[in-house]
Amino acid sequence: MRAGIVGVGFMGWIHYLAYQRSPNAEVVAFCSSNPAKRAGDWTSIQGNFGPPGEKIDVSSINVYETIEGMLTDESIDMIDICLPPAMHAEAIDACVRSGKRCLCEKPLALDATTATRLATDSGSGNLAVAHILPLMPEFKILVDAAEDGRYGKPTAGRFKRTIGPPDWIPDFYDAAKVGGPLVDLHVHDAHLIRLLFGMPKSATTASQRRCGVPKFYETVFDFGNDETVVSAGGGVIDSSARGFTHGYEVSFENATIQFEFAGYADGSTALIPVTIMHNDGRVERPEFGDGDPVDAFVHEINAVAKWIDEGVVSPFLDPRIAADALAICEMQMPKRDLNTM
Ligand SMILES: NC(=O)C1=CN([C@@H]2O[C@H](COP(=O)(O)OP(=O)(O)OC[C@H]3O[C@@H](n4cnc5c(N)ncnc54)[C@H](OP(=O)(O)O)[C@@H]3O)[C@@H](O)[C@H]2O)C=CC1
Ligand SMILES: O=C1CO[C@H](CO)[C@@H](O)[C@@H]1O
Repeated sequence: MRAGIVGVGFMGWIHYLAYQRSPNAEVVAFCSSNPAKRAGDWTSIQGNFGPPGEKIDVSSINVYETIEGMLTDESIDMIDICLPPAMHAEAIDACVRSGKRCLCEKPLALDATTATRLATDSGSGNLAVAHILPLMPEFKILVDAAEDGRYGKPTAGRFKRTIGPPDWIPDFYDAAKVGGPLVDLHVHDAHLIRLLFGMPKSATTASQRRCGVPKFYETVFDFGNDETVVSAGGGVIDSSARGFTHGYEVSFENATIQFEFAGYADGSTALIPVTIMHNDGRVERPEFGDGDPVDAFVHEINAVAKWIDEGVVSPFLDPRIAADALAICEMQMPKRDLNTM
């Protein structure tokens, strides 16, 4: 698969590294509004995982200043949109109009209505959304187990995803630009919950807000039956000592799986490795390699290459599921203010 990257920022760089490592894909073009990046100097890129940006060899890559040039570039099979969320819809629409298939970073859009429109207007098999959790080994085990039934049906889940102040993301709490922690951060768990348990009927959420959007929240979902018990919490805490935490405890009929990772500002980490507690009392801890975060993106790019070759989008890349994830975020309107900031 020959890809063209739009937007050389943190995710553009991580995707670029994944293409380098994938046997099934290559970057043949990119567009950047930044002249230094167009000349191959990607050292200004900042992110919160993976290696720092480097100087890259652009001599065999078609380089553009805007997406327009890429839309008519016959050497590109698929355009990989790594722009900020508020720019996703326009870029996808441009790809669709030009008949170019595209992959879009999460969240598909800033609201579920726009996301649903994009999923519909793009037609079958032309748009995929890069939701990474189902490709991360620590989360993939849940998706695989739900699919093959190895532990029975998933019945309950508790999900957690919290960051320190995201000062590196401009306009983070602006609903028209990034959408705040629900749309930017919780959307990962919302997508996973949708894949594992289906679509909740409603949600009950307590939240603190900032700029009118939930900043820190706890939610219980209602799936319309007494068997499925799912909750999720997270958002932003005020301590910059926290880098990032995510984790879960998910029960299936015959086993419960637990995982939690935390990274702190001083570079230290804490981990509860994936632990399978079988109902018969056995404890199992599968090995998942060295935990290089770029590996999951290599799996993602391989799945995208398979889609381009075979024309079928996997459920975890499906834009309709990505739109449902945004609808799940929107269900979580606060019922009462704990602290209006
Ligand atoms: N899957 C995951 O784990 C993660 C996903 N994401 C998602 O990836 C997407 C991109 O985020 P991220 O890479 O962190 O963002 P960055 O700000 O690092 O990169 C976005 C890039 O878009 C380009 N751009 C073009 N126009 C603008 C504009 N007006 N304002 C800002 N940037 C512009 C810039 O590239 P250039 O200079 O080349 O023009 C910029 O570097 C988001 O949707 C985010 O939610 C983010 C982090 C992790
Ligand atoms: O997973 C992630 C880590 O946190 C970032 C800031 O909220 C998100 O943008 C990103 O998707």
